[in-house]
Amino acid sequence: MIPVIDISPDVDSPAGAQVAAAIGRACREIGFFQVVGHGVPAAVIDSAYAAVARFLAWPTEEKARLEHPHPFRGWSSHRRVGCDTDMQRFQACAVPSAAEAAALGVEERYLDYFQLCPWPDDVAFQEAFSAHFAAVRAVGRTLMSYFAVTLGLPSDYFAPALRHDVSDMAANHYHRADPADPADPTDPTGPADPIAADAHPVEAADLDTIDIVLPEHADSGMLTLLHQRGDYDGLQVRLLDGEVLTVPVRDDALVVNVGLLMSRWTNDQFLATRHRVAVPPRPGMTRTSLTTFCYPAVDTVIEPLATCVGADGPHYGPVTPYGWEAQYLAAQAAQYAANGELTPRVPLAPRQRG
Ligand SMILES: O=C(O)CCC(=O)C(=O)O
Ligand SMILES: [Fe+2]
Repeated sequence: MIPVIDISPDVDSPAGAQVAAAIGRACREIGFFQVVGHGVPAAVIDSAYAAVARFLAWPTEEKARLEHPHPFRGWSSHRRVGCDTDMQRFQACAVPSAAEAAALGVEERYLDYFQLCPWPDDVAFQEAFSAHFAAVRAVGRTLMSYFAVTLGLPSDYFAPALRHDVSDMAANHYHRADPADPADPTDPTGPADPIAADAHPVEAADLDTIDIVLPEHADSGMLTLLHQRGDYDGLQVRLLDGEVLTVPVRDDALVVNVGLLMSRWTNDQFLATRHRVAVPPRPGMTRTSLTTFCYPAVDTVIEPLATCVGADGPHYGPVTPYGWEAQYLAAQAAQYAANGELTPRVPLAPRQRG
């Protein structure tokens, strides 16, 4: 079972200490949990879903104007070979341009991290998306204070690193085509990914993952907070013993998972558990997730915390989000290419950094 934890107590209260202990157990044993009592108003969440639905209904050519060479920015559409389910994604960063980063005092040598985020020409979309993003990032900061406590640190330990966070937010939308429905906007035989289809014939796909639309992966950042809605429970978590758990949809909850940067920071005490999204069980079904990937400031030096290093020493050297992004993207692109898993319309082409 994925635990459900009420985070409404103050982190520095006696009840908060119990919450920190429960979060610590979940991070060390599963790497996934759900939080309730998070304080994000339902109206903020509803407005973000409404804005995303409005945007998804745009003609493909209009959305395609928001494609971006960076895989974590703008709009993209993916379909795995042999799979009748599409995934569309729109993603933006908390610091949306190099100019804004410079204004925050980010050093010149890090500015190429900040690629311009293309936004739909819909002010209400940007407002609703950004309001949800800001509210969930605040929950992320609260969770980091619980993380600090369970790691034996003062609750505000991570606060300086979170002041100019470079978190991302993605809206992910999964839709299974319904060939029997003439009004279905998806053509399952359409040319969404002709290049990848040539490069990775369906026989190359891992049969175990044929019903998976988003392949198994660990997230890159510190922690991910996800709200999910839809016709089916699509998010699946791969435990270390191989067992797969489904994360039930709960409208009052945010799903939380540990990312690889936090796993490094805790010297592998916290598990960056792999997860994936299943194809809807029936044609015509959809699912949407609003997913916030929390990162610290771009120049934060992340190395195993002294409280987490045991007799075997640190498992990792220092890394910044700046250097880490290129490493993560290269590894992910290699995984997807080797397995013929994801068929990105925009090539995954990380910039090389020294
Ligand atoms: O949409 C989901 O439920 C999961 C998305 C996800 O794992 C990701 O975007 O990293
Ligand atoms: Fe993920």
